Amino acid sequence: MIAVDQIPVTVLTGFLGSGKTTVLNHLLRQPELNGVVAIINEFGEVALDHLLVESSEDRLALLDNGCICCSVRDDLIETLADLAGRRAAGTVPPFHRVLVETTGLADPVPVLHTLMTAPEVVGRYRIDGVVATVDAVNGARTLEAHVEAVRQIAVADRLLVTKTDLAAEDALARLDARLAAINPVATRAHVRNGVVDPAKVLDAGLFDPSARSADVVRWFDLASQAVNAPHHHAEHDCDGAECGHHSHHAHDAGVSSYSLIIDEPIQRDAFARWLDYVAALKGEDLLRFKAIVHVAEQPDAPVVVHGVQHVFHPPITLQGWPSADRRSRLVFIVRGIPRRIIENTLCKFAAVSRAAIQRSAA
Ligand SMILES: Nc1nc2c(ncn2[C@@H]2O[C@H](COP(=O)(O)OP(=O)(O)OP(=O)(O)O)[C@@H](O)[C@H]2O)c(=O)[nH]1
Repeated sequence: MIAVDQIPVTVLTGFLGSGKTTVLNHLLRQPELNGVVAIINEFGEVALDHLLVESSEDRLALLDNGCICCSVRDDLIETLADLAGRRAAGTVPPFHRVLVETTGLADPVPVLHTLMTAPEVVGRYRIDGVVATVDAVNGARTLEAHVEAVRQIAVADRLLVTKTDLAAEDALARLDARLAAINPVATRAHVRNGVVDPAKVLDAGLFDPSARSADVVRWFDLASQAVNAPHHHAEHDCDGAECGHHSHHAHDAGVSSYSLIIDEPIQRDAFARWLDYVAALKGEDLLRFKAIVHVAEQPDAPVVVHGVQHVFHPPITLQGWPSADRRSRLVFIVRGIPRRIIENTLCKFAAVSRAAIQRSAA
């Protein structure tokens, strides 16, 4: 029995750069999504995603201190409990659904397990479904290299194959077949630039892990053991090395994240040169790159740049700065590229002075 006042939670997952924020942005603009609160979990010292989601602040909550499936699990519970309390007290608008966007490296199984078992959450919320984005360009390669990507697909109710404008038809057909083999029960939709019918992603029905493949059931069992084990790593950077649950849901060893803040304008051509260099030489290990850049030639119109492995999407010029902070902020999720190397290349190719690079988060 579903209690009438249980708030449905839709979990939006998908590998790094696979298009989650783009889908979320589209969804939040649809009338069906009025009264929906989005919780965004970011991996990295400097949070950018919430600046890129075009929505009023009272519809967004940000979990930015680590990855939702490990160190910020308690933050998710707290945020949900707090939201439900404020909703009951009438101090926030009466939202009727929560959308949780996980980090690209999150293993969704512990997240779902938390939603299904945490006493502060159970009874107030119910999982409506899991939506996973899969990048039509990088998807196949990502599935080979990253177990999280396979898990995200395996537990999903809805698969959204994104960036279909960039993929050839035969490659798309092969990816579809691969996805159907991993998860035969999920519906699949092809999506361009995040445009998806809300009816295709919401109201997936009560989440029921027993309806999934045997593998998923096994992961749930492992996750529940992990969740019930003493949680001795309050915070870690999700590189798997210190994760007490390593064998169950650790992230790929060697994956790390860092951010740089650059407190001087960057010349447009020099930045483009640096991007070319990094994409060509380090693309394979640059799992995700996101930046908001203060370009010297257009100080009032910052440029947002996204990179996903070798693929750099065309830069987007914003109408204005999303906040008072006008410094360039660069977020890297990499496999084995030291921060020092990136700093050196920025000095050499992007003509950034070393003194202008700040390492710590603002
Ligand atoms: N051409 C094209 N680009 C897309 C499409 N969907 C997303 N992108 C681009 O892909 C890049 C990554 O998209 P995001 O929505 O930020 O991906 P994400 O999964 O939220 O990324 P993380 O939060 O870092 O994991 C951005 O530059 C998007 O503009 C699409 O359908 N077609």
